[in-house]
Amino acid sequence: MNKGKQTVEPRPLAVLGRPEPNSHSSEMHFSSKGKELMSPNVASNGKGPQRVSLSLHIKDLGPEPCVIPKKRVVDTHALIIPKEEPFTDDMPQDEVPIAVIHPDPLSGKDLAIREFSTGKSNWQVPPESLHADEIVGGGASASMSKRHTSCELATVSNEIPSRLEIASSQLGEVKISVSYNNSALGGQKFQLPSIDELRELMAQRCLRSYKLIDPNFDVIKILNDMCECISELATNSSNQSREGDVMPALDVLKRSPGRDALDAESNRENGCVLARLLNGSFIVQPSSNGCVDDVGGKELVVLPQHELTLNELRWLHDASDITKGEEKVEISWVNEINKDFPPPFQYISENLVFQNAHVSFNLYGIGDESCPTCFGDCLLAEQPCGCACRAGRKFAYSSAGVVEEDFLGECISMTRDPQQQFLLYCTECPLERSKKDDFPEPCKGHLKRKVIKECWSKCGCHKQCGNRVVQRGLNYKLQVFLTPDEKGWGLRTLEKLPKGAFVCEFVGEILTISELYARNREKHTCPILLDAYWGLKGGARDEEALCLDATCYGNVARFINHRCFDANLIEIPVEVETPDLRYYHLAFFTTREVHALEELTWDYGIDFDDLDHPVKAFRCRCGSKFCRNMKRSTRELRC
Ligand SMILES: C[S@@+](CC[C@H](N)C(=O)[O-])C[C@H]1O[C@@H](n2cnc3c(N)ncnc32)[C@H](O)[C@@H]1O
Repeated sequence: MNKGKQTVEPRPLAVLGRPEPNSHSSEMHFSSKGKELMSPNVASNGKGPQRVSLSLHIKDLGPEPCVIPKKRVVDTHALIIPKEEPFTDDMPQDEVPIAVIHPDPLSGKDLAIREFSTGKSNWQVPPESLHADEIVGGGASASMSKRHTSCELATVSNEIPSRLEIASSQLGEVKISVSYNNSALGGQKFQLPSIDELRELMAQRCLRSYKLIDPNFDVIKILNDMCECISELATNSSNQSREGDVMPALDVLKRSPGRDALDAESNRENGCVLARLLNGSFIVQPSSNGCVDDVGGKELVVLPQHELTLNELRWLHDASDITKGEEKVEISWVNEINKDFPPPFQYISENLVFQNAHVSFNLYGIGDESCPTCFGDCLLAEQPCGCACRAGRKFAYSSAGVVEEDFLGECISMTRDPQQQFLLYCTECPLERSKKDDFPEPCKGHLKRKVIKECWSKCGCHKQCGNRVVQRGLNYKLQVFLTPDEKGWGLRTLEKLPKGAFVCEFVGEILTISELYARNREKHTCPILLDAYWGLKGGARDEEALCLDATCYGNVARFINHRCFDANLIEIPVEVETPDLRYYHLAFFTTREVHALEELTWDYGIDFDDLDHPVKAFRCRCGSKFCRNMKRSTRELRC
């Protein structure tokens, strides 16, 4: 039976002139319900980035499904850690360590970092001929040992006073090592605090001393700032080209390989509090029993070299804002599960036209007829403006900036309730035509849509008019995160969202269905049909049958996972600059109030029973009690 479930089966063909994403084994087939989403993740093609000279030191990044494995970037410089473990094969035997800045020895009795010097060598690649012990400055020369191997940097002896060392790498990695002289304590037991204890005490002191009233005050931020200052000063003094590479990425490192490296260190009871910055992020790793007395004979060694792909480097760089400044708000990403990076793609905040997609419409439909009635804030006008008239004489938005309850309710029930689903059928469906040009199958139906018509540039109203919501872009604090339930990456909100709130638009490349089919199926992440009008007009010409593909170019919506039936987001077509529904924006609004840290989901409209479809589906892990995929547990899942 034709339930309007449609699928797209792209034929594998080469795509020219575009970045090739990763290949991926999982695919899905999609419904319809007027919304089509046809391919899953990004995957690898083996054509990765070229070598770069930048280096980063994160340990042991295993292969992961969403990131291009490609050529690896071999870093040539490494952080320095206190030596304890024996050397292994993966440790470079002729490592050139990064520069180490030696501060003046601390002569006082406390643990505080008093001062440090930004030596000229910081951030610079030391000459190959220089060995670790040659690079180390003389400030605390007593602590520096002979060179045992190329990986050993210095020996911390019992005689040395408390001191501070700062090591840095080309990418803005900074390690701060604070050694504590137990004799300064007069023999008192010295037990390093946990990071939380340290944070709290520091916060109390800062609040007391500086009378801070900013509710966002955070000690870690201060430490990050301090590290950024170090980087800035060091960069200015030695290597201008590193400027801008420093970015706060605390979350990213929570479970990063870099963190693992420090975890290893923490077991060494080396008497040091280690602070590490990776592109500005900061981690303090106390050891359990840190007295200099215990440190005798321990040596600072170079971490094993680590390789990162260019994409991984990019992700680290963009950790605090994956939008790269394209949106009004920053969107961070975080992986608290493993060492994977998000799949590679180019962030765009507005749809881009690909080749033949026909989106330059005749604008007579708006403008003269409707715009003169738009003035100031159209929502406040006594008579609805022309734009509202086009959308049924009523604005879809309330004065609070959210979708009106009635309007939202109708959209939700049209999507969720199969009884009320209203499908429109094309006499000749572009989708079926693209699948089989010779003998296209009958149209399987497209969901009739309720559409929002926003005022726009040709209207006489103010940019802040209440009937302009989607076009003003993202407003809420969102975060991309690796889901704990094997759905891959997902999107969550970091703040409470009211019901009917605009979250984001689905942004990607606008292309025709034929162009989509011409793309290699493996490359599809999440194409969505813009099929709202097809059934209304009996069909659409090839160049007018459009869809959005966010595989290579997309926005944050490409991370939104599917949830059967009771998803907290719903997609609504929004007309902004075009007068008909050949092309429109697809915007996500909340179906209910959403709590901070809740994952954002929408119902892709997948028909999990459509096993005839050749495109592989994914095993749904939405967790909804209405999950449509549950019946499939006994069947062969093709993912
Ligand atoms: C539009 S992408 C969403 C972002 C994706 N999770 C990622 O890591 O890039 C769609 C893909 O996410 C995964 N996915 C989405 N919803 C899912 C669900 N409910 N259960 C399992 N996997 C899901 C599937 O692999 C699907 O092909």
